[in-house]
Amino acid sequence: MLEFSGVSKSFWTGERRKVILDRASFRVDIGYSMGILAPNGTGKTTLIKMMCGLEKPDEGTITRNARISFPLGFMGGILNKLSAKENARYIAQLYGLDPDYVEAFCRWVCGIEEYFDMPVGTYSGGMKARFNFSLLLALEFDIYLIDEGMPSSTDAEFNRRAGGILAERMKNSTVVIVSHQATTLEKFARRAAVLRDGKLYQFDTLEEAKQLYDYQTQG
Ligand SMILES: Nc1ncnc2c1ncn2[C@@H]1O[C@H](COP(=O)(O)OP(=O)(O)OP(=O)(O)O)[C@@H](O)[C@H]1O
Repeated sequence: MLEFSGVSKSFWTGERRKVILDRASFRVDIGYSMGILAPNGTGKTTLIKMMCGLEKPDEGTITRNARISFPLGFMGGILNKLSAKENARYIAQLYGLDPDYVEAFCRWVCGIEEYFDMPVGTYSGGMKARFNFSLLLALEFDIYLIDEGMPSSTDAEFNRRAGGILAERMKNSTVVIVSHQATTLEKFARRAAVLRDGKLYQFDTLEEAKQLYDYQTQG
């Protein structure tokens, strides 16, 4: 379970306070994947970062009774001067996993061939995204965080392979995905929420969330 209680977050821009969350309370239950809809620039990435602890709230509490992933696409833990192999083995150790398994899994999933043994700094954006996604899949989490704005791969073969593994994982785990469009959420989540005026409005169906979202963005 992941729970926000009375959480506020804002940024000072030098001219005004940009409010992301205003005493927001909500829960993500294990087994109930959730899609969060919000227009661009309103705080989707900040919200995802708060869920995994990369960003701190100004006030309120965030309770994490589950293994929560780093956001898909977050490259913060990956060192550019090390190869994918070295990064994978190092991160496996941090998570208490078998480095041989994590290395072999990532090597197979990301399919970047000899680049797997070269420094990550030499990779294209798409190759980095593939390595990041493979690492996320190699580690076991209860809740996977996906930010649609993060770099992604356009490689069809990789997307099919990684997407298949993610779909398998999702049978026993939970996904929280943030997006500015409902169609992105459809294949991941049935429950949905809308981030609006610093509050998160939760709905049992994506259809209901869409109605509020369309009203907010078009009306
Ligand atoms: N450290 C910061 N200092 C000041 N403002 C910030 C900071 N981080 C984010 N912001 C601002 O907060 C707002 C929300 O940012 P965030 O990246 O969370 O939005 P988003 O919904 O993910 O955006 P996009 O859809 O464009 O990726 C933006 O206006 C952004 O400029």
